[in-house]
Amino acid sequence: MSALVIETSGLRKEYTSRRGGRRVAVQGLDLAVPAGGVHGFLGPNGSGKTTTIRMLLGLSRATAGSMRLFGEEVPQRLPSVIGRVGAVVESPKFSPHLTGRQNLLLLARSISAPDARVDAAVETVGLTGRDADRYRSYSLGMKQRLAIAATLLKDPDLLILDEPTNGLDPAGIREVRDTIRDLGAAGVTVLLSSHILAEVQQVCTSATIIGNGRLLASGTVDDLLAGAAAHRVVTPDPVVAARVLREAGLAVIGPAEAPGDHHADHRADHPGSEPDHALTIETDDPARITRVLAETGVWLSELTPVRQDLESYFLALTAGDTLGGR
Ligand SMILES: Nc1ncnc2c1ncn2[C@@H]1O[C@H](COP(=O)(O)OP(=O)(O)OP(=O)(O)O)[C@@H](O)[C@H]1O
Repeated sequence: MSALVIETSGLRKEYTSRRGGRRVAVQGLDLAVPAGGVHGFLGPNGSGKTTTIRMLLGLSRATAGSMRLFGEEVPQRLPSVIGRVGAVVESPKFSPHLTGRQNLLLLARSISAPDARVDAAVETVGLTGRDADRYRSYSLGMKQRLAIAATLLKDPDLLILDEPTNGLDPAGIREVRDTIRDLGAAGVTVLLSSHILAEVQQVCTSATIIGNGRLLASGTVDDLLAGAAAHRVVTPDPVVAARVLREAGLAVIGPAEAPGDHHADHRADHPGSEPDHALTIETDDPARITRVLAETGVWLSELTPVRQDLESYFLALTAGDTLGGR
């Protein structure tokens, strides 16, 4: 069996409008989600997250490329793996007049799951004590947690959650986030799609960032953040400093961008563009900066780490994309 729970290769989706126009929603996406933990699937609105998830679940047909769940080719082998997958993609239909528990019991019986699983699911999502209340009295956060509980009835190994905190207030976001973190810690692999980076950074162990249907970055959150680490340097000779640092292979945001700097386009309007004598160097290794500059006889008057979070990294990566294609 593949160690990857979700794997896509060259995945592509084109939508064709009635008038014959084409919109490419996903283009050549290679996705690799390892087993265990919470994997963030991040991208701005309209970047192709829902489309990708719908293709994985057999709800939409890929135009090209291949997909595997638990090492099995889908959609061909979907019937043999779908029992291991729980998903909240659209708002599930619960009866407003029944209690949360009654709704879950109905669902459990429809899939021949034992009633005991309802208790376990209610407890996992933290609805114990509120499960005897009618669904219509639930807050949005509780409704979302009930939806997650419904997917747990079949005891899935993989849980796919599409923007589960959408529309929730901060308290609701926290409730759902805690539930997701607990599930990941309990050994379920969770694919969590979101455009709310700060939230994802707190729960995810690894993440894939997409923009315009394309892969932008992927890895553990720690690695992604290490890639986003930077240091700010103030020096009397920033032009020479920038040149030698670039020659040493470091990415420098500073005076006069070097042609071919792959982030240059993003930086023109980005607050990271540095005035006067300051440069920002994208590395988590300050010794490398001092060594390169000392060898050239350029002095530093200041060297400070710049704390970038996943949000800043994501914004820099997606800044060149057209946001909100809907
Ligand atoms: N049924 C459809 N027909 C035509 N275009 C579609 C359809 N569904 C999605 N799209 C387009 O495909 C692109 C990707 O949309 P998708 O919903 O997958 O993005 P998303 O990342 O999930 O966004 P959001 O965060 O807003 O849910 C968008 O440009 C969208 O307008």
